Amino acid sequence: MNVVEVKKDIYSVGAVDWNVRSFHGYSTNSGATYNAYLIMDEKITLIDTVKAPFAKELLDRIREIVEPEKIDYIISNHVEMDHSGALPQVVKAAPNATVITSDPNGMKGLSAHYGKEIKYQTVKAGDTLEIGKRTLTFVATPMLHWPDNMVTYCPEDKILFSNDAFGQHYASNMRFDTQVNLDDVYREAKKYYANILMPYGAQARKALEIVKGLDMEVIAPSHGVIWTEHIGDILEKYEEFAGGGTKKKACIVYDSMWHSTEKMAFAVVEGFSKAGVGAHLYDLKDNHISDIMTDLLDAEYIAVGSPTLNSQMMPTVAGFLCYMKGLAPKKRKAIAFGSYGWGGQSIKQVYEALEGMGCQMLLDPIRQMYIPTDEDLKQVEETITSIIE
Ligand SMILES: Cc1cc2nc3c(=O)[nH]c(=O)nc-3n(C[C@H](O)[C@H](O)[C@H](O)COP(=O)(O)O)c2cc1C
Repeated sequence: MNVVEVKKDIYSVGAVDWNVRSFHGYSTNSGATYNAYLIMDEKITLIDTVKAPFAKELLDRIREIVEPEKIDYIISNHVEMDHSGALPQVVKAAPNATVITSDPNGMKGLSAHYGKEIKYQTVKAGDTLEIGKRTLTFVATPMLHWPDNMVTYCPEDKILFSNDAFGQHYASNMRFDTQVNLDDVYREAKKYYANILMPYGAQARKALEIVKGLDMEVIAPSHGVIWTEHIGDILEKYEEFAGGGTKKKACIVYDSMWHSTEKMAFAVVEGFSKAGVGAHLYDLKDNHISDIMTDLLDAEYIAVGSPTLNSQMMPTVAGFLCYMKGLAPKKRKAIAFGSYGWGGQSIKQVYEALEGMGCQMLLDPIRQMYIPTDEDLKQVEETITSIIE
């Protein structure tokens, strides 16, 4: 990533992680960036750092502008290591710097990660920091997505350093929304929301109200591209994501050892098709759970199928349901199905897992002993079509 001037005397100095394909288990097929911003004012201020392995890159980029030892403040908007991992190395290179973090959770988090010896200063919502021509204001965004989260606003430049909010795991040598394929970026922004922020819709809606009240020419997130000309569009998308509304579409998710449950999954898709409802089929052997959740973010229906394996559902299905439960999508209409040999416990387990996360179960579990005949499959198809309103 080149050093790029975002606004006069404000530079993007972060790093591109082109090859990362798993970000704590979330599949990052488009890579990622860890954005950090340097403000050259009377008090030189760095906003966030990068993942630890990119510390040298960050410091080298800072050196293109100023010697790191001249940095006065390092603002840590979020404790998580993709933004703070380089902190120990940056603090070493900038021994006079004070690390600004939220009170109390930023302080708790940073000191647990990096010790208490660093020079910290805590801030609360609404606190300001004079750095010369600019006065930075801190806006608390707790649980978006950790308790410590905050964002930093600079009214003089009308720039919001939004940390994880409005970010996307999207590697690019271009820094601005005007320079990239926006469809790709919006897809990654949706994936980011679905997999990181979905459980915190209420907090996201509250934060959006505050953010919308700010006069903004630039939103500079800590991942992906910087929003300039499409601020209205990304805010609108976030309203949609956080609103929790669904579209008439279905996600059919399954695993299968010998294809019987798979045949049922295809019949479920046909049932939705005949009812005029779009459906996507996801074999858990071939699809990543983080991609499925992106589709499920705004899907009205979910159907989950598993054969019985040693009295259990398939581990892949259990993994998906565990992940889905954590992300807590609200009020999906759900169906459980699967093939079995003798006990058939898996289908009830899937049903109970979906019901347990608040799904509206549309049907009793659809159970198939061993291999479904054409007649059985037709029956599944017709049953699905008949229950779609
Ligand atoms: C290793 C193994 C263990 C199984 N354990 C059970 C079981 O505990 N209870 C049961 O009802 N069926 C059990 N079955 C039977 C399968 O559930 C049955 O073959 C089913 O039709 C497989 O569906 P699939 O083709 O979608 O994989 C087992 C099958 C295998 C291969």
